[in-house]
Amino acid sequence: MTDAPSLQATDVTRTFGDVTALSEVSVSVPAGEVVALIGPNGSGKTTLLRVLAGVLEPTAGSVHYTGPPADRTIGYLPQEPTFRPGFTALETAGFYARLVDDDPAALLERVGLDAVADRRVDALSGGMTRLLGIAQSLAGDPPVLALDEPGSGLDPGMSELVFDLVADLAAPEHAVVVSSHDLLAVERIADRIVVLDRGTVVTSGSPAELRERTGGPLHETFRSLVGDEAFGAVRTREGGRE
Ligand SMILES: Nc1ncnc2c1ncn2[C@@H]1O[C@H](COP(=O)(O)OP(=O)(O)OP(=O)(O)O)[C@@H](O)[C@H]1O
Repeated sequence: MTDAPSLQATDVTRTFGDVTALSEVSVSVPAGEVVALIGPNGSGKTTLLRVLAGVLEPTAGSVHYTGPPADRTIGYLPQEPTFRPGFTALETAGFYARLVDDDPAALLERVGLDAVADRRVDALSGGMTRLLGIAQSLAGDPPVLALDEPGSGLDPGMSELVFDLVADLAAPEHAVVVSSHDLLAVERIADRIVVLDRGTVVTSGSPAELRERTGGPLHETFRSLVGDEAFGAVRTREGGRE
């Protein structure tokens, strides 16, 4: 009997008033894999990540974690991480690290922020703030990670570093679910891709499977599934930008 962590969402529906953000969505996030959520703006990626991370209750359906007990089961990077101003990056990392007996300096080093450890969080760039958010999500080494657009706002080099880190995090025993508009990064690091559109899963599969279905790169699959209009919201090989 394996003790490997995994997260399973079954028939999750989430409404906000008369808006149905998710409709009967089932997603499995097994150990050792990076599952990427892609889809146009408003397709439900953030809502699904929040439900998976346990910060938002589903209206119907369920989320189930199996795996080893942990101080912190799921690490969560919100789409727009914010921190209390007036504290340094190290103090902020320390706040989260203390809750789960982790080392704040090591957390900062992991995301490449050690050089600005003494800088106040309100003086960090947008990209650095996101990296601090990723550091916070890693505190306590949670077996499951739910990361909402970890590369957003980062320069290409830092984005590559972050997606490499995300890929490394999954190996060998972590379950990682990540949303992104960066199809190139997703194609590079995801083991499985789930395409959302208007709150439903329109397809899923490995990058190779999705590529095979349309005989081209991921952005072609995306274009054929969600249409040209939504396609403008994603970054592609052709140089468009989210
Ligand atoms: N708190 C809320 N109250 C009302 N509607 C909401 C709320 N959160 C999300 N929604 C709606 O649910 C739908 C899905 O939104 P969500 O943020 O999950 O999409 P997304 O795929 O993450 O979009 P993006 O790529 O722009 O971040 C949208 O129609 C959005 O307006």
